[in-house]
Amino acid sequence: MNAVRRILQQHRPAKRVFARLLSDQSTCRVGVVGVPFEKGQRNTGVSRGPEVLRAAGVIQDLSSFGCDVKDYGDVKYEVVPAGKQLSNMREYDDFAACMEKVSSSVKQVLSDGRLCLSLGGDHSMGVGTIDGHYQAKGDLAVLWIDAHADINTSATSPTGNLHGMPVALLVKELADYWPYLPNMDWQVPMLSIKNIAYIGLRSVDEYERLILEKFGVTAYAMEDVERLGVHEVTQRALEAINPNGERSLHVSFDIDSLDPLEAPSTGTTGVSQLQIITP
Ligand SMILES: NC(=[NH2+])NCCC[C@H](N)C(=O)O
Ligand SMILES: [Mn+2]
Repeated sequence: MNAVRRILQQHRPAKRVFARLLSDQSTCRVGVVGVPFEKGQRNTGVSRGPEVLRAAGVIQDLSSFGCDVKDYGDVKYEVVPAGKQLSNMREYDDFAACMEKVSSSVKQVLSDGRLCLSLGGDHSMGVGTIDGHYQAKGDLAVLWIDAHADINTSATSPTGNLHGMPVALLVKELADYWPYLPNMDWQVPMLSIKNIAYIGLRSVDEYERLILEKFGVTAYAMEDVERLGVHEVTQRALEAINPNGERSLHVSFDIDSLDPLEAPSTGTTGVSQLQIITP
């Protein structure tokens, strides 16, 4: 745990940014949900994310910014076997069971009148967090900050890893491209692909690129962030997906969007990625 503390020491600037943002809200009420899930990809240790972030003081930090924080604990699930092998979707049974619980926990937090901070885990958790958010708030705008588009279907995925598929499961425009998914009847794709903006893309698969082009998805790659700056890119992204500010905003942040110098322990590192800059 000392290593985690050391890394956070180095990241005081990031904490200052959060503190400034949150102090603007006089009543900042937050609910924290842990999603210790790792079966959307192949590395072990990923599911320790919530435990490590809690041990590093995420709850205390939010409280010290003046937020009223309630920890809803970690999501637990029981597997109900689908009874058939789903092609090119590894660990499907665990995924379906876990995401149903994530969705209901996120919905609960939001219904309690709190902002929801969900800690992972792997990025397949976006299926649960966005579904729950949608159920509580209706029409959403999604900022997906990630080196990857995570918009493969089981037919296009080069790996069969579910962490590369969450966006394709969530958007209604791709609903017809999936087979019937047992134990996922609770999840109806409701999000419009037009209301998603990507920031930080660096590694997009061939078919993912086709999908992004076909639907004209708002996407800013790392080169755009380098050229325009992160403020301008974020502004443009929000204008595209939430021009009147009336949609509830969901931010899904994948740590592999950060430069490995900032976050070396992700499964999918690359060069030239987002950096934390002292404000
Ligand atoms: N959330 C992530 N790290 N996703 C990486 C996905 C990599 C690749 N596109 C795949 O489908 O497997
Ligand atoms: Mn991702």
